[in-house]
Amino acid sequence: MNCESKKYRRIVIKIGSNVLTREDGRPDTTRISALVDQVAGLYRAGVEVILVSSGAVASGRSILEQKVGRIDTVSARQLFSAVGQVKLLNRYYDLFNEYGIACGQVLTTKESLSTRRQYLNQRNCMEAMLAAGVVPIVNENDTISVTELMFTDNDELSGLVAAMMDAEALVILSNIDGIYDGSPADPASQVIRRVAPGRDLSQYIDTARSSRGRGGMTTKSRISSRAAGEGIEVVIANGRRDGILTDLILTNRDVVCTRFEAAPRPASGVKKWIASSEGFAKGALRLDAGAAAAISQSKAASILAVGVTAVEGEFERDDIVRILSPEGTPLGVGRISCDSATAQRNLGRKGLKPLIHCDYLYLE
Ligand SMILES: Nc1ncnc2c1ncn2[C@@H]1O[C@H](COP(=O)(O)OP(=O)(O)O)[C@@H](O)[C@H]1O
Ligand SMILES: N[C@@H](CCC(=O)OP(=O)(O)O)C(=O)O
Repeated sequence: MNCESKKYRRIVIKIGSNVLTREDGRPDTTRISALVDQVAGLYRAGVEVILVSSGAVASGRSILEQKVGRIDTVSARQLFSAVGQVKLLNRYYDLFNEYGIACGQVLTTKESLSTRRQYLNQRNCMEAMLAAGVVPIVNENDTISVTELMFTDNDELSGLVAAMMDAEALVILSNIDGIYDGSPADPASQVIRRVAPGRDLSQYIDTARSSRGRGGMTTKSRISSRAAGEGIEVVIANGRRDGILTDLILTNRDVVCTRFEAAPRPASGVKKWIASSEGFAKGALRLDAGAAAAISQSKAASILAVGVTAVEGEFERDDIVRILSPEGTPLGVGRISCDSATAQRNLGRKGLKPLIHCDYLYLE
């Protein structure tokens, strides 16, 4: 990240459960402490840092596992996170306090980012914290986020936070040096050092997940590509390496990591939100060939009723809908200007205001 020794104004650092937890499941207090030392160094160097920290469930499990009897998986996650998050944040609080730095907890859910107003509320909260010199420590609210309401994992959350907060860089710390071009267990595999915008790494990733985390390398790679496409430089690095954050961000040391180069043109704030709201799409518009070609060729093209052949699902005005090609391939998402009944009524008609204005259209 810092081969050019450039200084970042604002970065998001995501710390995975595997970094914060020892092999036996207990919190790795030495590692947490070392990471806080480095974040304090960045803070003093004038870099605004937002932490996205996993580890609540693992922390709670280490306290309670022996004490609770048989319990279902969802309840266990809720229980462990409720207890573990307190312990985790207490630890962060004490460690930052040694440097005279205040930190604060931001617990969120996927749904809390689903409407523009809630999204702006979240952003405003973190802007206020940063303006007051407080380090936000974000985690999913695992006590109430269950099943389909959950983020894939905190990698997904960190990508959304980085886009929402206009961060210049996102550092994802895991227990591995980066994405390997083969099985990480194979000595012949090497870390992929640079990833150009749009390059697909899925062929290299072993979809098996780790024992403590949720999404694994698949989500990291997908989220990193997306964030890089939004103009955010992304680095996947090993959080267990001593001095990793200092090396990546403050010094010139060439540390092993996978770096996703940022695409040159950052998307607008509204488009970032629309892109991040994909999971909330309430329905879909299927385009004819002419409309599909128009939006792929021009960034200023809106979606007009005359170019839509079908309206799928039920939605309200301002909901997010998916855009489909004539064959049903997803092309992107957008904010719809009317409800589904009106869209249905107007199908194929000319001279109406766009169903989705180009400013509210995000193409993949
Ligand atoms: N090609 C690959 N390169 C690196 N790691 C991989 C690859 N394929 C699968 N993995 C696995 O992904 C794991 C990291 O993801 P995850 O367990 O979710 O980490 P975290 O808890 O830090 O979020 C690694 O420990 C590794 O076993
Ligand atoms: N919110 C959960 C973390 C879930 C998660 O995404 O974990 P990880 O894949 O290790 O980043 C927790 O705090 O335990």
